[in-house]
Amino acid sequence: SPLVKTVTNFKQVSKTLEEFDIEEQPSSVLEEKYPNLKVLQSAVKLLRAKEHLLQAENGQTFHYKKLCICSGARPKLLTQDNPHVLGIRDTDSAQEFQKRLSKAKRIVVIGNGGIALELVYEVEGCEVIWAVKDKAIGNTFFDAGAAQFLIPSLEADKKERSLPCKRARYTTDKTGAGHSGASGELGSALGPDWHEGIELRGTVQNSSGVHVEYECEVDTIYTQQEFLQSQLNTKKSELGLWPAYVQLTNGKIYGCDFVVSATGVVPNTDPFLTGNNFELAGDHGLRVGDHMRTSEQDVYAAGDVCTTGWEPSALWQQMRLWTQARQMGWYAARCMAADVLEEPIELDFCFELFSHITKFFSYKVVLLGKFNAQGLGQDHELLVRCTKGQEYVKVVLTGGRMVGAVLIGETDLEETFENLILNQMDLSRYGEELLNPNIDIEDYFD
Ligand SMILES: Cc1cc2nc3c(=O)[nH]c(=O)nc-3n(C[C@H](O)[C@H](O)[C@H](O)COP(=O)(O)OP(=O)(O)OC[C@H]3O[C@@H](n4cnc5c(N)ncnc54)[C@H](O)[C@@H]3O)c2cc1C
Ligand SMILES: NC(=O)c1ccc[n+]([C@@H]2O[C@H](COP(=O)([O-])OP(=O)(O)OC[C@H]3O[C@@H](n4cnc5c(N)ncnc54)[C@H](O)[C@@H]3O)[C@@H](O)[C@H]2O)c1
Repeated sequence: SPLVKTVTNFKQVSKTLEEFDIEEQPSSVLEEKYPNLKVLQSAVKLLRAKEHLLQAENGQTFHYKKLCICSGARPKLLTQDNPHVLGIRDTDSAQEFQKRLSKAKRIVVIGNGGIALELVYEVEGCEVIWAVKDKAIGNTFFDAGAAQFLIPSLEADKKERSLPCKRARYTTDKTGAGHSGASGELGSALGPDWHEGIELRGTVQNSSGVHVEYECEVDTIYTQQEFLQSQLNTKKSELGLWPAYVQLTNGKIYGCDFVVSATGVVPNTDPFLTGNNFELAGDHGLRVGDHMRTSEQDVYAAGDVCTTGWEPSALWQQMRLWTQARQMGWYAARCMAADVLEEPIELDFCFELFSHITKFFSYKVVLLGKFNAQGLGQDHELLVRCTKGQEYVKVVLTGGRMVGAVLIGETDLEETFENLILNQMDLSRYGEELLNPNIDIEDYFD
C-alpha cells in the first residue's frame, strides 16, 4: 500500500508495558526520517531463499544479504469464499464491513477474542447475535469473573457508556488504490481503536442490542436459497426472510444479513514462501529461534507471521498483538545487525514478562504474565477485587508468588504488580491484604 503503519506517541508505561498509537503515514515520511530506508510498493511474489532472491509483483527482483519476513497474518475464517461470511483485518475489510452493516438489521458474530469483543460493543443500530464457544465472553483475554464485570457495559445504553477515546484514528486510503495488492492479499492489520474512524451503524432505530449464545459453535450457514430448499423451510414464517441463516450447535437458527467470523488468524506464509525449506510451527507460523532466525539461512521473521521456538520465560507467552509485533521487529533488527557484525546478542528483556495494554468496552485493560493462569493447572491461587462499573483486579499467585494479573479500569496498580511479578517476592504473609483497597500498596512494598 502507499501508506505505511507507524508507531506514534510511544510511551513506556513501566519496565515492560508500552502504550502507543498506530498511524498510517505516506512511506515518503518514513524515508525522509530514516535516510537509509527505501520503501517499495509491490507485493512479494516469490522468495528463493537459497539464492537470496526476492521477486516482486511489479517484475523487479532483489538480492539480499539478510531478510526479515513480516508478512503478518490473515483471518482464519469459519468458511472460505462464502459471500455471507466476513473477516476483519485491514482498512479494506473494515470498510466492507461498514458498508454491509449500514444496510443490516441483524448480524451474527462468531468468535470470542479481541475482534469480537470490540465489535459487539461498537456496533449500533443493528441487532447482534454473538455466538461463543465458552461459558463466558472474551476467553482469549479474560476469565469468567472479568467477563461478569464487563457484561453490564454491553447491556448499558450507548449514551451511558463512558470515556471518549483519545487515541489516533485510522485514515483510509485516499488515493483510491485500496490497500490490498493486485493479487488480493490483505493490507496491514488494524490496531487499537480501528473502529474510531468509521461509523459502525446498522439500519435499526431501536435495536435490541447484543444477545449472547454461550457454549455453541456454528453448525451450518445457509444462503436464503439453500434455506428455502431445505427441510428448515417450514420455519420460514417464524424466522422471517433473511439473506443468510446460521444454525448453531445448540440447535437454534438465526436469520441474519451476514456473519462476522472473528475466529483468530493464520500466519501469512503462502503462496510467496512455498518452494523453500521453512520449518513451520503447529499454528503454521514460521518457527524462529531466540535470534528471530527461521530455518532458512539469513532469513529472519517477526510479528504475526512467526511462532517463537525458544523455551519461553515462565512469565511470557506469545500472542499475536501489536505490542509483540513491535518488540519482535525491533529485536529482529538488532539480531540481524549483531549477526552481520558477528557480535553476541542476548534475548531481549521484553520477552521476560508478557504485558499488554488495551481497551475493551471503554475500560483500560492491563494484562501481565500468566494473566489467565495459563499452563499452571491447579497449582495456583486467585485473589480478586471488584467494584462494579469501576474496576476489576485479579492476581494469580503460585507458591505465594505473583505470576500474573488482570487489571481493568484505572487501577494504577500496573507498575507495582509488574515489579512484584518480576522480583518474585514471597507474598504469602500478606494474604488477601494484598488487594485491600485501604492499603496503599505502592508504599507497602517500597
Ligand atoms: C481488527 C483488529 C484489531 C486489532 N487490535 C489490536 C489491539 O488493539 N492491540 C494489539 O496489540 N493488537 C491488535 N491487533 C493485532 C495487531 O494488529 C497485529 O498483531 C499486528 O498488526 C501484527 O503486525 P505484523 O506487522 O506482524 O502484521 P501486519 O500488521 O498484518 O502487517 C503485515 C504486512 O505484510 C504485508 N504483506 C503480506 N504478504 C505480503 C507479500 N507477499 N508481499 C508484500 N507484503 C506483504 C501486508 O500487506 C501487511 O502490510 C488487532 C488486529 C485486528 C485485525
Ligand atoms: N485489543 C486487542 O488487543 C485486540 C483487539 C482485536 C484483535 N486483536 C488481535 O487480532 C487478532 C485477530 O483477532 P480475533 O478476535 O480474530 O482472534 P483471537 O485469537 O483473539 O480470538 C479468536 C476467537 O475465536 C474463537 N474460535 C476459533 N475458532 C472458532 C470456531 N470454529 N468457532 C467459534 N469460535 C472459534 C476462539 O475460541 C477465540 O475466542 C488476534 O491476534 C487478536 O489478539 C487484539
